[in-house]
Amino acid sequence: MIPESETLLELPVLDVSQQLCPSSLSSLAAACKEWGFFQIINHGISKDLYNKICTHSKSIFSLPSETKIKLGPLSPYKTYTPHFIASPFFESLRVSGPDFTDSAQSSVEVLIGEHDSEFSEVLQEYGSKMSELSKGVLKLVLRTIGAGIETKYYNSEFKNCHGYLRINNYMAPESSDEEAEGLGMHTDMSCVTIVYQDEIGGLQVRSKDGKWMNIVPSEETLVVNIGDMLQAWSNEQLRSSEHRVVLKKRMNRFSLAFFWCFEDEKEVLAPDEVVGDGNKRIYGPFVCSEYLKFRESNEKGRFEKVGFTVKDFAGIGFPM
Ligand SMILES: O=C(O)CCC(=O)C(=O)O
Ligand SMILES: [Fe+2]
Repeated sequence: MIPESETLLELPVLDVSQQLCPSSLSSLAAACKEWGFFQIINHGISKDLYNKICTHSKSIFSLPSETKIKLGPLSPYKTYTPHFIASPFFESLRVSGPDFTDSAQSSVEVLIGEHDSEFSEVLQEYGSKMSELSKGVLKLVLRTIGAGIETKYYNSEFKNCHGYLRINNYMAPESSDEEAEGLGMHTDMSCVTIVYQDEIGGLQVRSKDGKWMNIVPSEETLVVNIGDMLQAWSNEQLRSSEHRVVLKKRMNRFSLAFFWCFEDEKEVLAPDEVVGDGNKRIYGPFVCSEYLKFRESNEKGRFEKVGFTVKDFAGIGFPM
């Protein structure tokens, strides 16, 4: 049984087509520190583009399981996560940048033996737009740490970031009388993640004192959440959000999560200036891919938080 959730959470909504005014910057800073979540509008992604991705993806997810498993965790491609890994209701397809066309095409070819050029084209358009959006959003988030942090560190630390898209398909729970968990509580391993959820809703964020709050879907709005890499790099001045997805009875759900990540070989270490004079350094240096392995080598670690956080991995004085 899923614990009760509060219905509403007032998160700042940033217009990313405008300059950020000081009051928006301070409400953004509070949200990044407190929740690791905020919302954006005027992001330049059209409804038409979502609809196309949605239609093509649904036809892929409707293929038989024996076909989809050709891209599964035991295949050389590993782009498809079947049901019963994250939850009985969840399956997903990964499309990686920077060549989203190539990534989409090779998956589709394995599945249906031919090209679906419209699918790869729309994914390339979505991937390129989301990459640009992620860079802009990341710069805004860095500005919340302090004046000059973005200008000083964006190029030296974040310019080799790369993105991938996870297309998430949630099957409606049929038998349970209550709501069911579609994706258990987790933190993302990214720097930032930008999520589109459909009108069904169900994305929830956990407060520091353990209460679950609904992120109510809104047509023009995308949700941004901060991932583990920024929590460690900022010495916890930014919070990696704990979130999950709750499904309503007999309601299918669809979402797109775009992860903007450090390059695998990147050594993550908060600069002294970011830690700040007199503050304790909370994380030791670690190589990004080592943390990904720590989470991924363990099936549970991929989607379950307990014992597999970045703090368990690299926190100073935390047992590994
Ligand atoms: O489906 C959603 O709304 C969120 C998905 C998510 O958190 C993830 O893919 O990491
Ligand atoms: Fe997530």
